[in-house]
Amino acid sequence: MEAKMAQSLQFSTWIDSEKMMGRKPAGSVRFSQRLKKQSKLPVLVSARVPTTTSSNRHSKVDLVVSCSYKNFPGSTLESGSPHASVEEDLILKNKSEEVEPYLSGRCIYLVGMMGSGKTTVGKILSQVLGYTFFDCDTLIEGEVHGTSVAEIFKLYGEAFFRDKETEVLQRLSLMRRLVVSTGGGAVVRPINWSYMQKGISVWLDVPLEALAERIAAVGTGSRPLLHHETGDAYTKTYNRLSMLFEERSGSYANANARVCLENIATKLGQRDVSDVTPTAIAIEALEQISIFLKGEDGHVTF
Ligand SMILES: Nc1ncnc2c1ncn2[C@@H]1O[C@H](COP(=O)(O)OP(=O)(O)OP(=O)(O)O)[C@@H](O)[C@H]1O
Ligand SMILES: O=C(O)C1=C[C@@H](O)[C@@H](O)[C@H](O)C1
Repeated sequence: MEAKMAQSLQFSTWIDSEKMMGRKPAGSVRFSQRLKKQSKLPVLVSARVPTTTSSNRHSKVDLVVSCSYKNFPGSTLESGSPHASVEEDLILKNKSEEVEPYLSGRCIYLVGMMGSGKTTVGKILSQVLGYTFFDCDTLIEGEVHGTSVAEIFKLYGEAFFRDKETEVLQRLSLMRRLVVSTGGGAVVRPINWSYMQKGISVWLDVPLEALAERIAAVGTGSRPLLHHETGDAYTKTYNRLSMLFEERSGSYANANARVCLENIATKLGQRDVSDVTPTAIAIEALEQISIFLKGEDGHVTF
């Protein structure tokens, strides 16, 4: 009887793109025209090699290889989000190297409605900028002995949660080189802006339909402000989000930079904002930050 074992390998290497282009084996890696111009491509190769111990030494061995850019954030994407292309990863890396020196260590505060991707995009930005990522909701949960946001609302009420949120933002404002995912409602208290103004604030502006789809897909369990509507998951989420957005849109617009998903989709020729990858959003965030920095200090050139 055959005994099967699987051996996992992982190593980083350089691929010679010219040699790769020449061959067309089944399952070959395809490169875009832009990448074909680069002679060497840094990649992380992960392979799972099932090894078969049998008397037949020539039996077929399956090899599954996946490649992603070394130190690039593709592997940190949350499930459910569309994945970035290698080309997008390269653009992100170049853009971050261009913008990072002009940030002078200032923190980036991501603001936006719940589900707008502050955590997903924030992790990508922090990784590519070499910044530390913090999620305000998670910090508040830690302050209240690991109690979830939903439980904090239930046990102590929203005002208690909002006070904790302000305390957390005040503490973060004393630090440098952070990307902060703020809570969806952090923008309503003017005092919170006084802390966020120490850094650069970026509004992730996502159409309500896309937000409702994302949230309905994972459920509203962790989002207490969405608990009280009736109807199917999408409709009740959409209705409540619409009310909250009406109250808050003016506050989100206070941010230094706005990242509009509809604009990105138009730029990229995508019909549906759901096809815009978190990496493309991170690139646009850096672009909008650079526009803000240029406006702030007229002579900055990139
Ligand atoms: N660009 C995207 N396309 C599709 N889905 C996405 C995208 N960005 C994030 N998501 C998904 O949407 C959901 C919410 O994302 P995320 O947690 O990053 O948002 P958030 O703004 O931090 O939310 P909250 O403020 O409620 O914590 C997650 O399930 C995530 O995988
Ligand atoms: O939009 C909001 O008011 C909230 C968003 C979440 O991030 C949490 O901060 C909390 O559920 C409240």
